Amino acid sequence: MTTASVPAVHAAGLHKSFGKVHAVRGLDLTVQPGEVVAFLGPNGAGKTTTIDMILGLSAPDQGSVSIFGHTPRGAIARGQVAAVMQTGGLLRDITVRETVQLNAAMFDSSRPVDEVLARAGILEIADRKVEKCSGGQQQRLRFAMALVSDPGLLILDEPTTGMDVAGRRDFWTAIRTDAQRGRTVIFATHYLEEADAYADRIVLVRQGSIVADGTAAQIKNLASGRTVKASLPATERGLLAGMPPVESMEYDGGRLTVRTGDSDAVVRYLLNNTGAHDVEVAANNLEEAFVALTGDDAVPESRSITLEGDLV
Ligand SMILES: Nc1ncnc2c1ncn2[C@@H]1O[C@H](COP(=O)(O)OP(=O)(O)OP(=O)(O)O)[C@@H](O)[C@H]1O
Repeated sequence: MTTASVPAVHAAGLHKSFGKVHAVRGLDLTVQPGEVVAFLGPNGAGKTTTIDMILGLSAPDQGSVSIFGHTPRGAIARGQVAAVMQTGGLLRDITVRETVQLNAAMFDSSRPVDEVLARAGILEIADRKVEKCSGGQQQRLRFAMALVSDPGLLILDEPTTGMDVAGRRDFWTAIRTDAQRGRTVIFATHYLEEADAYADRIVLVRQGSIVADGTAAQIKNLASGRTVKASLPATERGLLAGMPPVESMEYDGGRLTVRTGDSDAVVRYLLNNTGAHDVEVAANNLEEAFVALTGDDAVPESRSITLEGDLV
């Protein structure tokens, strides 16, 4: 495995357009060796386009990528980077072990095939034909193929799409166990839960740019936010103009409801500056926040500004 002290990935000023679609807009990303980084974002955010540029599968219109100090192609030729994509790359008529043996033959030096099969959790089905493997088993096989060159950097593009809950959990346990040995992992996902459970760091991408970059806990807090409720005399509604910035505010029947990423500031303002009473603070529903951050609908502009301000 590579132990270089240079960054595993250094991407600077990446831009990529497809006709009128500006898919990636000035993206900068540095990943240190040993980090497990989730690339999280809604459909069309630019995750796959960025990963393709990191892997050298497509050239940026502007900007540059280096992997362990080499060009993407140079790093691939040295066996320093490997990828697990969503589909493709498997021959149906050969066995699991034969698939990995074929892949190993492409490299000057490779890990022992059975060791790699065991690491991916598929040694017991080594003699099974690929066409008889379930979707989850086929993804583990792609994982095993990626491990054969013992790459310092592993890139996974939405590798668990279509897997059931148990399959996803098993797959990520295998990846995480492997990452603990020092491998750098970058994975693209739509799922906040996956990023939360398996990444040291989450890079949130929206419309081709990074809008937040932090630990899972930081992103989760931002995404979750808080709801503050308080009783407030109608005569004091004008005082709400001085409230710190919030995501939304409603007033109905003498009761105020505020959604905010900084509930402390809101409560402090209400208690110090108004006659608010019966104050309650509750965590927002994580799933609701997750949909707002990563769902198909456009994320409200105010939320993305909050994220940029707080984390990037
Ligand atoms: N080869 C292509 N030709 C034209 N447009 C493309 C091409 N590849 C990507 N795009 C467009 O670029 C934008 C970013 O796409 P990309 O696949 O990188 O997003 P993504 O974040 O990986 O999305 P998803 O989560 O849906 O896979 C989208 O608007 C997409 O339609």
